[in-house]
Amino acid sequence: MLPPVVATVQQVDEQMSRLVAAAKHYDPALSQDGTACRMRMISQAQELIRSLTNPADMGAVHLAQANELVAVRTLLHVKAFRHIPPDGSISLSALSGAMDVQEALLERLLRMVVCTGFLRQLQNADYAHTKFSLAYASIPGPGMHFQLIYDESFLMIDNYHLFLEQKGYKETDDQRYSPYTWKSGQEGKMVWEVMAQTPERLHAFQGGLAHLSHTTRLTGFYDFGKLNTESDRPILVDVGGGAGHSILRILQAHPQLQPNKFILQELKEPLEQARTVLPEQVCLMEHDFFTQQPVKAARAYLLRFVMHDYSDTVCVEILKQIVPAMAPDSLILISDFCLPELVSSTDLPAVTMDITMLNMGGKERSERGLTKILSAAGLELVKAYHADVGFGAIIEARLA
Ligand SMILES: C[S@@+](CC[C@H](N)C(=O)[O-])C[C@H]1O[C@@H](n2cnc3c(N)ncnc32)[C@H](O)[C@@H]1O
Repeated sequence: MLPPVVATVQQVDEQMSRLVAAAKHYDPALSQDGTACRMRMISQAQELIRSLTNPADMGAVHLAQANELVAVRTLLHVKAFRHIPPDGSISLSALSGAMDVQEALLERLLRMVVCTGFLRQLQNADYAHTKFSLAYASIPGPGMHFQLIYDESFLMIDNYHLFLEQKGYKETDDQRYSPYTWKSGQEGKMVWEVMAQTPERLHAFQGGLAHLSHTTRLTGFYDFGKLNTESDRPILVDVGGGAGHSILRILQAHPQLQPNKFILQELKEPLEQARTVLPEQVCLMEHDFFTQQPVKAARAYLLRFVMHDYSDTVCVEILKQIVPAMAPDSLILISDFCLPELVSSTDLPAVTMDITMLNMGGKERSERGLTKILSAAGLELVKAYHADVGFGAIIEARLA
């Protein structure tokens, strides 16, 4: 039976009781930032909001969400949040003057974000930060992450239905023919190539990726210490390892592991940045992961946020380049989001990332999805390790 259009008093009562019960376990100091108990409370509060929302209002709810995005993106572009004092307030005319944006236009954009609770308006009509707008004023920060997803994904996939109508209703197998390259009018090129045509976009994209990588757990739930090797056998090759932050985090969490047994493999440009990040004993190696893996018999090959960039077919190609280099006890470690079979509101960040990747021909996978690509490459999933706090997973695989 369908639930009533608007919640009954009894339902509201029950949901309030569940919310109060969740609040009893709320402790922001619990396990780092209390992610689990916060998520439980948010989820209960959202259930209450949903039950009180009339389906007739849903269109307005969705449009408000979309329009908030437009307003935030525009305000980021004119650096509005950076012109609001961190611990004071500013009048409309002062803010308008500081940015050379027409007052009437600015007021309309600010209204939108005040109504959603992103920004505050005081009794005297001045504007002041909330914790959200203040965070968006900092660089790097979540505002850059939002900007990246908005520019490089949302704007490219907003008419996805038309793309599918033309191309057929199936996942994209080749990023050169993805919604991203289609919308850019540059089908046949790699996504990175298209992005690199506008250096500011590439810069924002890299900044956003760094935010994603930094805020997703890597250590603390997987024992990298067990990968230690005798003699000079390589411990870990970070394939497509970016600027080297993953290796740095592993070395910091496991000081017994020797940096000279770590290898960062990347394309030329990110490698140059890595030298400023990593201890000099770490080996930096230029390597294209579509070619044969040159480091033989490493204890582990790490692929962090690499598999999620590509379709199943391409992932299998990348994995197959590593397989011939592996020793019988070598491991492949895939560090991506790992979606559960049954999703709930707590999986929203990972599922949002999946739609972002869909746009570029990539994919977030479940254990089932990862097992599929691993076995097609001659590998088998040993175990999936999940971060106990926040997001992060490591999927351990070996030769089948
Ligand atoms: C999503 S980023 C992940 C970076 C890093 N592993 C992390 O977690 O921050 C993907 C990385 O793959 C690198 N990459 C792309 N194509 C590559 C290729 N053909 N060979 C090697 N690296 C590549 C990019 O330079 C980029 O740093």
